[in-house]
Amino acid sequence: QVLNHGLPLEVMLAAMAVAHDFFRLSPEEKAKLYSDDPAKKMRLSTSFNVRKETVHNWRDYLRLHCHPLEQFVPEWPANPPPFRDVMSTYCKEVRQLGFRLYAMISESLGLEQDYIKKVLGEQEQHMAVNFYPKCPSPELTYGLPAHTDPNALTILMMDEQVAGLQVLKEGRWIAVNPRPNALVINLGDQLQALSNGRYKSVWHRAVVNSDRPRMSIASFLCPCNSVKLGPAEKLIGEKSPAVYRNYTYDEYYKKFWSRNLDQEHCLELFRT
Ligand SMILES: O=C(O)CCC(=O)C(=O)O
Ligand SMILES: [Fe+2]
Repeated sequence: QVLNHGLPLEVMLAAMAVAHDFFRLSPEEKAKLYSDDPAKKMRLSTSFNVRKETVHNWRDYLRLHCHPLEQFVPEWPANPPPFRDVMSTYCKEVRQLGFRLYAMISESLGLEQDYIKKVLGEQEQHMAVNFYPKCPSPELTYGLPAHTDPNALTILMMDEQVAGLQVLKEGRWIAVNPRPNALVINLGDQLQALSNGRYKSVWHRAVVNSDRPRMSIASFLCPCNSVKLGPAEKLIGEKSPAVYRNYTYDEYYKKFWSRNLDQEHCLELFRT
């Protein structure tokens, strides 16, 4: 959870407000956007991957592609009317924050400051606006079961009022208590691979509760589909052999969506 991240507070509050307005639309209006096809670039869906899973999760989510904005915004929901403008502004800010973090993470690994940004190529950016309604039996399900994010870096804005995110630390699930104006930064599978395992892609999950609905807005920075991924050359040596093989994000992403969320770490399938 980070503070002083440089994202303007009014941009964050506006995004959260318009997300709430979106999920308050009538079921008929929302049904027009429903799809369970992961290949669709704009869709409202439910659970995680309803085509694959046998146990469903207590979540509705709006998934959007966000880069380049000019290409995707015209497909975004036209209602509520401020949705496109507000979310576009939020996406641009998040992208810049992501690039600032890449520079710091690169440096921390002893790599050139622009290494990560360059090596991931012209990056896609996706967004999941997650809405977890009140759940009558929260002990029977999750909002999202344990998973690691398949992309490079995730910037998560949480509901300030309602907790629900948990992260796995030393074998125990720790609840994240949302701090006002903070953002959660999750390193994804691609940074674990790029750092040859020095950074870990964190296991996390969302629980639901019977008192109050919860919202979270996850922004995913994703490598360009065609670039070569895997450990940075500079981090491979005699004493630290490559832990993962090279692959493309296209290959990785297909594998990720072909499985259930809470199986073994998808990256395990890409070990050398
Ligand atoms: O709702 C949350 O706090 C977690 C969301 C999440 O992990 C995701 O969308 O990948
Ligand atoms: Fe996640």
